[in-house]
Amino acid sequence: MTLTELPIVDLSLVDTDPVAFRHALRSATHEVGFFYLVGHGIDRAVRDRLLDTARDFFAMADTEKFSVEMLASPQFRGYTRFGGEYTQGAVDWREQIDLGAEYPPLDAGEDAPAFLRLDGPNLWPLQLPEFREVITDWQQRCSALGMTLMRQWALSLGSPEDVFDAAFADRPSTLLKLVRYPGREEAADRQGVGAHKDPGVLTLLLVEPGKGGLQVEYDGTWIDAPPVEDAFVVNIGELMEYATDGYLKATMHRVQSPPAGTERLSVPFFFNPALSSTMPKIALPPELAAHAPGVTDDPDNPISGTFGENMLKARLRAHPDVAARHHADLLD
Ligand SMILES: O=C(O)CCC(=O)C(=O)O
Ligand SMILES: [Fe+2]
Repeated sequence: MTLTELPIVDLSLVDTDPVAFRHALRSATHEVGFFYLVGHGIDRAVRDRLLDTARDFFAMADTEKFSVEMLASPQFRGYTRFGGEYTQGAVDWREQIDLGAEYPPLDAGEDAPAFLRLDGPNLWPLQLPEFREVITDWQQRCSALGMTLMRQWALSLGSPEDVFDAAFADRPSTLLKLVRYPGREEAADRQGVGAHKDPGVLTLLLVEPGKGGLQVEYDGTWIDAPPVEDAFVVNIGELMEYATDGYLKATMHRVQSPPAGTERLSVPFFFNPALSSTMPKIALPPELAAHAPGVTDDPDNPISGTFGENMLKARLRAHPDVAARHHADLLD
């Protein structure tokens, strides 16, 4: 099959034609692993407030951004300056702030798994009085949307609607990034963020209107995935592939830097279960199981069913300076 653009899935169909909706959702994530989600009910004013907040953050002086720098956070929260982040060993050309769910650390004693170190506080830029409220509001909206999609996937795969609920019920590990990709000369290396699969379950990506650069791998080629008005770009991560024995696909994607003199903002929201939860393995009906190839076996990147293990591994790789400062004991 050739594909020139990502499929579009309309969430408003859930109420009017749920069978058609679930079919569209399942086939988009079985075939491609990526789709545009429209009909999600989050209006433009809310979206624009978030993008304005992102612009305000990146417009702050470097010294102000450095006051919330991730290097100060063992939990990998906060601001990463250009050149601080790596994908597949190569440097990404973007600046960003990571804001996660905030829970008090669990006191699990001496045998606590290392991934519990990811629990803890964000670094909030206090210079922007509305920042925290705007971000928290977006996190809540995206979490609700994420849970709706998880239940629809469950049904579409022949499972009870609540099969994923327990993993997300207590301390779900949501993570939101505000990201800015600066423009670069055509001749320069174009890695905004290098090719990767998302390590978790589900990603809801908002891209600044009109800004291209996202590319999604399909059948060995890169497909451009420019933003569609009023749509999220949605993709599944490695844990959803794991849960479905490969029936749903975690797909490689990357962002190419925008042209010189421009910039591109995006806000990926990663919807993930509790750190210590294990994603349930779905018992697929035979007609679907026949098309489940098994989980992609990459010896450099083994998938664990426990979310926290995947997440910690991904964080240590992406942020070697934070890893070296706070987690040297975990590095080999
Ligand atoms: O900025 C984007 O459009 C995508 C970013 C992305 O894939 C990621 O942060 O995992
Ligand atoms: Fe990604």
